[in-house]
Amino acid sequence: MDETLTPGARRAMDRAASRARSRGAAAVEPADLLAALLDEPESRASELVAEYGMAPQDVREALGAARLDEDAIEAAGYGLLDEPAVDSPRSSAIRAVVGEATARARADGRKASVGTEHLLAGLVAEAAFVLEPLRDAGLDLDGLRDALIRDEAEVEPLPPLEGPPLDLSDSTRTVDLARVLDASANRAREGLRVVEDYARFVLDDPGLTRRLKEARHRLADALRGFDPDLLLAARDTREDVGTHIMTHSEQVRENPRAVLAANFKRTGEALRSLEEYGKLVDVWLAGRFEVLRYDVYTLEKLMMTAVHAYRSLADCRLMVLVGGLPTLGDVTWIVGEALAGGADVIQLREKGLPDRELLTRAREVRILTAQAKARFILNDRPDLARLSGADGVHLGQDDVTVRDARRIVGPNLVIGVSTHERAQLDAAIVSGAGYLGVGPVFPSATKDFAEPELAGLAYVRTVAETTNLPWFAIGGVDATNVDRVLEAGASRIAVSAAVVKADRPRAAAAALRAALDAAADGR
Ligand SMILES: Cc1ncc(COP(=O)(O)OP(=O)(O)O)c(N)n1
Ligand SMILES: Cc1ncsc1CCOP(=O)(O)O
Ligand SMILES: [Mg+2]
Repeated sequence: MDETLTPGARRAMDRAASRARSRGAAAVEPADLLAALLDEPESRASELVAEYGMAPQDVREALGAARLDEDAIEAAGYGLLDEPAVDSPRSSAIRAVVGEATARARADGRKASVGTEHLLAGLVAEAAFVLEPLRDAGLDLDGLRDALIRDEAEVEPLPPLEGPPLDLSDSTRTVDLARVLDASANRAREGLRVVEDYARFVLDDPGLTRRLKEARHRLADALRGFDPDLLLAARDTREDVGTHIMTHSEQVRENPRAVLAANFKRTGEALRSLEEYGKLVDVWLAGRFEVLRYDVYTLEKLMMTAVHAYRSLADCRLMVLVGGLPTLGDVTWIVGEALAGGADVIQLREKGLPDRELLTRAREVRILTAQAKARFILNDRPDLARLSGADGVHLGQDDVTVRDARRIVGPNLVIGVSTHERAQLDAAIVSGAGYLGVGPVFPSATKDFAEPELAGLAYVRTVAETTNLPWFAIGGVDATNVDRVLEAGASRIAVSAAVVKADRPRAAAAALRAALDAAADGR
């Protein structure tokens, strides 16, 4: 890593790495950094958070993060200061946070090093979800955001560029450069707007829309590094030879997805152009377009995953989990009943079967679901999901990661991820999950949870406000409580006992299906 950290920021990064290691995580995550930043009450980040309504000790309580027990961590073999965090693996989210912090430090004085306030600004800009729990506990998050990340309209223009590169009176070559930059800036702005419209109006997804809007604002911020008057003066659209050249592929778009793909491509290309030609103006400024380009690639992946997931699960509402049954015949019967009652996804969840037997059952369920035009998800096992021709695989927080599962299942299978809290939700979305398990909502007869592990209806409401990726409320859902789950914002449920252990599974599935359909009709 090449960012220059102030001593306070370095200590925070080190503590974040220690926190990540002590909880057994493979990489440092934004939540580690937030807790680490606020471990030191005299840091600028802590002062800022205090200014906006929260004392550091209240923050720790709200985050559920104890003060870092440095002795315990060292005793466990994770030296705090002898293993600097800069060498620790960082998640893509934390890299984005540090990238943003670096850009902000530079914006403050270009050569200034990254301080704790910049890291906090990076978190607010790139991983605001980790601060959300603090809002309920009294933090004026919007005020803090405004203070750290000034709004597009309020951002002061960067100081005028030194030297002559964009002085139009200087030479025709600089006019040409300004024309390139102006055209690329417009392309990037327009491309981002088109993809934002897709997230907003086609996917109806608040989380993706917010991320794209933030990217658009960061683009506007970076473009202030060029003098807008110079770019405008250089614009000569009528004489632009390129405006008359239109290829067939530019004129034809097969469907909205093709519009999306083309505009992501266009945005990436325009950012590359800004970056390359920007180097002739200011290397640091060029770096900001590079960071943005990587962000856009990530967003493209998230959007395309979401589009794929919507397509494969859009109409699915009732997932029934089957498993733990004595014979293949029992599985065949219960799956048939669930499908006849209106289940449109069957998840095979077997915990103790030998692999060969599990694969046989998975193949049987694949055939039955295909006949009923329903989806088939296999729990826990990407390898057998692929071999059985399943539509997807479901992974919990302790199962293999989405990234590793994707290596096994290839590009087409949907990967679902269990989430029990907001941080897991955000991480699952960023990891490329195609759908989400949301729960446990109520105590379950199928899987044991201690009372504090229940995510409850409050979490269902949070998810409903956050994402439009397909998600299934799960855990103890049955005919007696399904209406409360639907009122909390769910439109899909995953159940086991309510169907599998019912006296009349088909009727039980049909009753749940009717409740889901009625709620969908009423929306
Ligand atoms: C739709 C759905 N949501 C959550 C789960 C639970 O997955 P996991 O946490 O991995 O637990 P097990 O099911 O493996 O015991 C699920 N299976 N499906
Ligand atoms: C696997 C799992 N994960 C969270 S709750 C649950 C069990 C769902 O079954 P039931 O509907 O019987 O509670
Ligand atoms: Mg699992």
